[in-house]
Amino acid sequence: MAIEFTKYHGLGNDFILIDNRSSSMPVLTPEQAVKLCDRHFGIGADGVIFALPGENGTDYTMRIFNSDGSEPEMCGNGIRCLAGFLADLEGESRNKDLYHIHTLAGTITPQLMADGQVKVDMGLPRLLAGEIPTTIAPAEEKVINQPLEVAGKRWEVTCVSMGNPHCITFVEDVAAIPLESIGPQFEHHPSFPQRTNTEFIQVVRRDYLKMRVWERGAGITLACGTGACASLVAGVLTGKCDRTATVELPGGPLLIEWSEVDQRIYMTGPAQRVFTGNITSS
Ligand SMILES: N[C@@H](CCC[C@H](N)C(=O)O)C(=O)O
Repeated sequence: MAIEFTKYHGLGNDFILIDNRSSSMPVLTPEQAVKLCDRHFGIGADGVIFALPGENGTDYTMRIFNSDGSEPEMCGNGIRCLAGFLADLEGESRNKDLYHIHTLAGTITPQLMADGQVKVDMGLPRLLAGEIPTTIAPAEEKVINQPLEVAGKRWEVTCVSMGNPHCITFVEDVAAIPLESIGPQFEHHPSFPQRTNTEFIQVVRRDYLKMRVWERGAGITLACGTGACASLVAGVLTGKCDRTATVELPGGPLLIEWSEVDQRIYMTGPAQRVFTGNITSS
């Protein structure tokens, strides 16, 4: 049996999108996803995203497997790609710009904008240690500028959940961070029982941050939407940036806003279709 897929990327964070609307179970296993994400022996991607029927009154459900086969709660770049994919699937029958998507992080609402960008209501950031989760502080406390020993060095970290866990550290120069060697040590640090995504942030201006990321389950990626949102929140909590800022990632910029009105995070960025193909064996 052949399974059709479409490859999308959001600022180089790339995904294999599968039309899974006729079943509430993903048509591929995590093991198959790992093979398809392989950049030498597969299609190559940071993850596989499934568009499933909506749950809890939503339009659709998103599920995603990282390239290591683990299942994260949310994916910011991925949900923009999903919105573009759904618009393509619906074609001329599409009658809305805004989708309510059920995810493991709750309902997330991406909106297709007239200029081709996708603006996403990413919901409320979660700040308590127990919600991240991390054992750096007691469960009911926030983790802001707390010391963490990684790779023989003391880092000051701030932790934020956007449904998935993020550990943020501010540095002088993101280019000088040896991401490949220290990224895994953050990801698997015993203080993060569900592992963590890790963002290194350089504050260029109060409204302009530079970011490099080591993603849980995917390693170095060119962009991470939830990571950019979590980093802006960390920047505000530590007094380093404004509530609206551009976050420059290796794959390009995202505009992030932490609304003073409803306290929700809004992320705006692109979603780009790359090609379509068929998986005949996996
Ligand atoms: N790249 C994504 C995040 C994907 C999930 C992450 N690797 C995790 O395990 O939490 C984004 O754009 O948010």
